Amino acid sequence: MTLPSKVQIIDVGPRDGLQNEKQPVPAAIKIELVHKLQEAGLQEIEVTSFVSPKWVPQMGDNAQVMAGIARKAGVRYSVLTPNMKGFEAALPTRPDEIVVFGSASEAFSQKNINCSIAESIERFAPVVEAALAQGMAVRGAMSCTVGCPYEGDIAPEKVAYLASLMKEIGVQRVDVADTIGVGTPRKVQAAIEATLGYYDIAHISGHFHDTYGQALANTLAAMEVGVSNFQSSVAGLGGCPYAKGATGNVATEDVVYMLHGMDIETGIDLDKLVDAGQFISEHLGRKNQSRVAVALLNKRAG
Ligand SMILES: CC(C)(COP(=O)([O-])OP(=O)([O-])OC[C@H]1O[C@@H](n2cnc3c(N)ncnc32)[C@H](O)[C@@H]1OP(=O)([O-])[O-])[C@@H](O)C(=O)NCCC(=O)NCCSC(=O)C[C@@](C)(O)CC(=O)[O-]
Repeated sequence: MTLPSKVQIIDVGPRDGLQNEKQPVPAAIKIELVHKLQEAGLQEIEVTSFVSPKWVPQMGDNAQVMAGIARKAGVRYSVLTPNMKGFEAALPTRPDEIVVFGSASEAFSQKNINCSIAESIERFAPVVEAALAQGMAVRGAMSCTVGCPYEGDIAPEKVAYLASLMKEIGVQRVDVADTIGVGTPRKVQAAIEATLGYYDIAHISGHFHDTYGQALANTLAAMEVGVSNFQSSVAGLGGCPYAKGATGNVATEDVVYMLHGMDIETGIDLDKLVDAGQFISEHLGRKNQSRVAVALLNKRAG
């Protein structure tokens, strides 16, 4: 088993993490969180989404948040854009990368973005074309690649089908997402292997929610098949508004601790990352969901 010597992490906390919060989170707090993440060494941050504020009110301050960030050289700032309306709103905010987000499950596609998989691809195609013409990078999030809250188990063939559609419209890299955290290592590997029919391993990332406590095991399993790019959420923030009961992404702190313990480089300063997670947890008045952060904070407190 050869594991990667270096792993790239995209922190999706400001977007995937905060989109589900019931209480309004001020733009200034979101901006401060992004600043703390970049200070901790994150080179990729998913900042916000340009979706309908009627569907996801928490992301209604998208342009304000993007405008408030003091950008750090070398950091890639990404935003979600489900359609041309979202892309046009995002364009003046100069994201480095846009993310179109589809689903391997028909039912989840309907609930999340109000259209079928085929219709979603029709909506994404002009977004991808416009983004590439602007010199932006394009990522495709593939939800429910292992299980769906409405359809149950998802077969790898459905993942392969979605990956083929993403490839056809020019999406450069894709996320294999376990949206509701039901995946176990072999199932996650099967979803990645299905994607490999269309994308090179360097262009596939793992996005694991930790609902069933499997996300670190799934991260390791994904590394075993060659994945070296992961999405995680500082302090384990989050969940998806259209995947009831799903908890947050695996905590970035937990992933970084595991990787550093295996001598795998991330470029991230774990202490600063813990401070970022504690900052947002305290703001939300919530216990930090990262086991590693809690352990390190207890150790600090002596
Ligand atoms: C996709 C839509 C917009 C379709 O929504 P729709 O209602 O089908 O769209 P529509 O084109 O019929 O337009 C309806 C209204 O929405 C407006 N509208 C239309 N588009 C936009 C836009 N981009 N920005 C702002 N407003 C928009 C549009 O202008 C119109 O306004 P009205 O005339 O009623 O005042 C809607 O379903 C939506 O916003 N859904 C939210 C999806 C979402 O954000 N989900 C969470 C993120 S995905 C996720 O978390 C999973 C992921 C990525 O993390 C990976 C994983 O773990 O699986």
